[in-house]
Amino acid sequence: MEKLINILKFSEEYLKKYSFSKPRLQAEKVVAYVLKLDRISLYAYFDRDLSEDEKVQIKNFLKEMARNRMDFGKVLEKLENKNVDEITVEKENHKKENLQLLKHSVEYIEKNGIENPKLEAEYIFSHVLKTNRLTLTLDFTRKISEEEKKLIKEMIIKRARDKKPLQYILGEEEFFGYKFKVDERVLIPRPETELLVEQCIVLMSDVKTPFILDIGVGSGAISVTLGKKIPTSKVLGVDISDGALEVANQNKELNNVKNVKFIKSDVFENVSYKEFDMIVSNPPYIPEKEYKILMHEVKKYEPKLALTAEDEGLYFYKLITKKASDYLKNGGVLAFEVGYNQAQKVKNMMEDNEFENIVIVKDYHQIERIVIGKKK
Ligand SMILES: C[S@@+](CC[C@H](N)C(=O)[O-])C[C@H]1O[C@@H](n2cnc3c(N)ncnc32)[C@H](O)[C@@H]1O
Repeated sequence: MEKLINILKFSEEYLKKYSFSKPRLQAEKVVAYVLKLDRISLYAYFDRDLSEDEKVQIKNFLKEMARNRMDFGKVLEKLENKNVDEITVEKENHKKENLQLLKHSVEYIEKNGIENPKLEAEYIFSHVLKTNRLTLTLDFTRKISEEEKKLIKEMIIKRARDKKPLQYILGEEEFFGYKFKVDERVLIPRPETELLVEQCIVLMSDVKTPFILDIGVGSGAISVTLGKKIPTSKVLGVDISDGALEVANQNKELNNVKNVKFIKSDVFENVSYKEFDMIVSNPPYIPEKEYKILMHEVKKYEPKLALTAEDEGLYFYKLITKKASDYLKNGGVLAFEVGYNQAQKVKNMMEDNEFENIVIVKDYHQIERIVIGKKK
């Protein structure tokens, strides 16, 4: 895989070698043309990986320029069999048509009662067109193919009419700046959980080679992020769901982490190591009676196994708190994400089970969300 920035440099050098005037500008035009982007918006994509096919197209275009001693505009006219004026008019027409398509999509989403319809439509368009949401309309000067239109339409309908969460439609979510694949086998990682991970990173900053256990990995968001952010750590992630473990392993690959391992286990059942520096968990914590009144799109699409717990949502906290000491070193950390109104109860459980220095951290909505304690 080659990054866009490197291909751009290569193109500029190539054109310099053949004594083209303004080689940088011409290189930008070639790369933007092949990638169907606006030249100005190239700067938002410097990190983008180019496919083999895109690289070949760029190189062929450059060769054509060099062979004929023609600048970008002339080669484009030759390739498209149109003059510059015709190409400009065509681009303007594409832009008008695409803006119209976006407007109709926003209206359709809005009509179906989804919040932030413009943002949601922009995410879908930029995903399908492989552009950055912020430069989407700049890149509208290209034709949206029939195939792309069909895909956009299907996604807009799934979001607006079927109320499917956007993350499941796009198949991805960002967590702590990393990309995670998500589908209906795993919970969509939430921003609150980033707070939990932040705390874990700080707590492990003094430990040379932290051994960490993550219970209930789901997409692998916590494990993979800790593995990335603490490269000296060894992270073991467990989940009872085969589907979740598959997704977590995909995310391990996607984010290229080597110090994370996932195994199937009902909580501690298959965990044999007993010297962890930290146990972290965002377990299912929604009481059954609250589940019934959750938003339709959560109940319909997110896995119930990831959401609900018996004992008024406290089942996993009780179980983990009771057994955690057997799996932690002395002074080891137990860190939980908890549901609404559960923090004090979890704190009490930890106090009753050999934990001290218990701290509760609030989330962005001032809800007590994280409970952390140390094994005595
Ligand atoms: C709330 S989700 C958390 C997912 C992920 N850690 C996150 O924060 O986005 C809870 C996870 O616990 C898993 N789980 C449920 N029961 C379990 C059990 N008995 N043992 C291990 N994992 C379990 C579910 O499959 C789900 O993936």
